[in-house]
Amino acid sequence: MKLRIEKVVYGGAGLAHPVEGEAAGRAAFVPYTLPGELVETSAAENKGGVLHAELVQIVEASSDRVKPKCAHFGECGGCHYQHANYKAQLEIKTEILQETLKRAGLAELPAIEVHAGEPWGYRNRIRLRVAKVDDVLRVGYLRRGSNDFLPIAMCPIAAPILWRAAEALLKLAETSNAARWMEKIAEVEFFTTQDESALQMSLFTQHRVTGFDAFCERLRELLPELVGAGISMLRAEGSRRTERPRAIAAWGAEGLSYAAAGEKYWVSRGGFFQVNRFLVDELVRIVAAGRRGTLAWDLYAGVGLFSRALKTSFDEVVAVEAAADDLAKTFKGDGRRAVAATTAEFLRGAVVQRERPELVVMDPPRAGVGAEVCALLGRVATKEIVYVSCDPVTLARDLKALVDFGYRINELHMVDMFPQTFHQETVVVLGRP
Ligand SMILES: C[S@@+](CC[C@H](N)C(=O)[O-])C[C@H]1O[C@@H](n2cnc3c(N)ncnc32)[C@H](O)[C@@H]1O
Repeated sequence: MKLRIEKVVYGGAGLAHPVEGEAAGRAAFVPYTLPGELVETSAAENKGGVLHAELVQIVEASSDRVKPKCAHFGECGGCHYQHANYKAQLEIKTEILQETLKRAGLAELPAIEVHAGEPWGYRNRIRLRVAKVDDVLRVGYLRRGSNDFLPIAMCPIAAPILWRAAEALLKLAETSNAARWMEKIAEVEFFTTQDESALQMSLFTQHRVTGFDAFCERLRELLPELVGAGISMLRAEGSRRTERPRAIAAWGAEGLSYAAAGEKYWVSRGGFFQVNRFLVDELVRIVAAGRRGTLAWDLYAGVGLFSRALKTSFDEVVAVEAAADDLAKTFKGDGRRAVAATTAEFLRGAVVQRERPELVVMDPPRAGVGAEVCALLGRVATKEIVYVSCDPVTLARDLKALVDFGYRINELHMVDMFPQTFHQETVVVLGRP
């Protein structure tokens, strides 16, 4: 099938409408294509009324097309845009954001400000599968669109130390006296600081482990930045995703002290921290700079990334987090309150108490904040909301609800926390007219 690509949609594929044959007029999606390109594709597969085709040949290439940097691009499920130059990636994401908001019924939007950093080597965390291929232990990701193991030899979006760590782990496993259980590791996660000076490792297995301390000491000889490691039982298939994996052994420090935005954050092993080591400071600046007052709420606070920055200019900051172990240890003292609760639980109470902050910051997971939280924020009627989102679709749904409750969109920022992938971070500033 020959197709002219009209635009790229959220998820990373190009969209086209075949002009002839049975498929004429239907929407067809083709990964790894760019706007304006004429491409030859495989026969399209019909999934739920939508056509999905694979790129076979580029007949007319976009001037934005570049050679992908990674040897695994196309096979690996992690990256979607390495075939586009970085400027084009930013344009695609900005257009997707604009269109998603408009489609949700949001009109008269302000111009989108774009914030970008280094497009390579930016990830401070990677999680790899571990498996034997031809009797050799390898690390890898999932093959695109499947659950199959794809062994990899590089990951250029990861901070260099993370890949060096993966190689050191495999090297240790190769030595004749390496721990037997090492061969049965299913997954490994590495997390590093902004400057790559310290590293944490989390291993996941379904088997018994002995001699973990000695193993980690030997790994540290190859990898001096390693400050701590843990090993947990991998969740059994079918168990609830919310269950935390059970720790079975640990060595060294329990977390990392991560320097960002002029502060130091304690991130325990496996805990959440923003993944782009080059853009955290910019994100904090967009959210907190120039805002001041008596009371601010930081909802979905994590380790308190925004709470700490807000504390420099607000008399009181309330940080609300469902998994608040790290936050409770570090966000305390005069004018700082860490609340271990879901955002909805906290807001229900605050509405009854008639609490009214001047600023609400909220940075929910991909699912967004949802209808109840929007309705409660409608009742709180705060002067300003800063909404940080990693999913434009749920963001658009929530923004429409907030606008219907009387808020107005004053600023839109696209912060490219995930270059080479279709993922995008948005910061929206809302106010009341
Ligand atoms: C995207 S992270 C943001 C963390 C933080 N703002 C930061 O930048 O580091 C979302 C956080 O929301 C927390 N969370 C998830 N569901 C929640 C809920 N219903 N109420 C409160 N916090 C929740 C998660 O534990 C996670 O720490």
